[in-house]
Amino acid sequence: MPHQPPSDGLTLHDISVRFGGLTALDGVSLRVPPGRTVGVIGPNGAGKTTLFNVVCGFVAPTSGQLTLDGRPLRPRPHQLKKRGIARTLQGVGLFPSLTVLENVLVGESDRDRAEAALERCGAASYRDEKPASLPYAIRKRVALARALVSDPRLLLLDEPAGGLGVQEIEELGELITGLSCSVLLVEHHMDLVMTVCDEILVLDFGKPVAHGTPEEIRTDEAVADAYLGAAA
Ligand SMILES: Nc1ncnc2c1ncn2[C@@H]1O[C@H](COP(=O)(O)OP(=O)(O)OP(=O)(O)O)[C@@H](O)[C@H]1O
Repeated sequence: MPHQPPSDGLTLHDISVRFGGLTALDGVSLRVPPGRTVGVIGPNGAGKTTLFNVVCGFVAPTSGQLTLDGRPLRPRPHQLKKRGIARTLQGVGLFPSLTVLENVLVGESDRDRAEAALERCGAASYRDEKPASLPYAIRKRVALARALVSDPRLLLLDEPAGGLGVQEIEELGELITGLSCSVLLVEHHMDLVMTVCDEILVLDFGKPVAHGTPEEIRTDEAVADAYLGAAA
């Protein structure tokens, strides 16, 4: 947006989170520049959701710093939009009594922008429908439109491929690839991660065990042994 300062994306510097005696994140550093998509993968319990929750302000890091566009980020969950952060939830999280358009208009009063976001996500023709009457894949598109309507600097996608078929995941991948904001993606669906991510961070028991391009991650023996091999 024209009035916003130049953006250099999200930076996590040496973030650790401890819950009592359990270390959920252990020295995680990461940069998500504008227009880039960074995936976070790892086995169950690796710390992916905790990482998201740190960026959203649901969990305070025990140590380390976050910045967004060069400014310290100490997010409060209700101030995310103000800081240019949007997220989608696992599942869809739409309001059942509101129409598709009304769902996108929650927290965004500009109707033209809401319609444009629906258009961009391929869901404009469902604007007057209630979510319950729509296929799951369309509801996911609406949820994405709701996240994109505020034109975020940073979009957090939490398992966006969950419940989608092969074709729908491909279309989702095209949508993600076309985004101009920073995207942080947590996803178990490896094809999507490998297709849309510029970089991937692999966590295991909260520790970064690998960080690189999809090709580097695909050929990393430690990752293959610990995760990809196990998932194959
Ligand atoms: N609020 C909390 N209190 C205590 N322990 C927690 C809390 N949140 C997460 N944990 C623990 O932190 C570790 C990391 O959990 P997290 O949910 O971040 O992993 P994940 O990679 O997202 O797993 P999954 O793929 O199953 O969603 C786990 O051992 C989990 O039990």
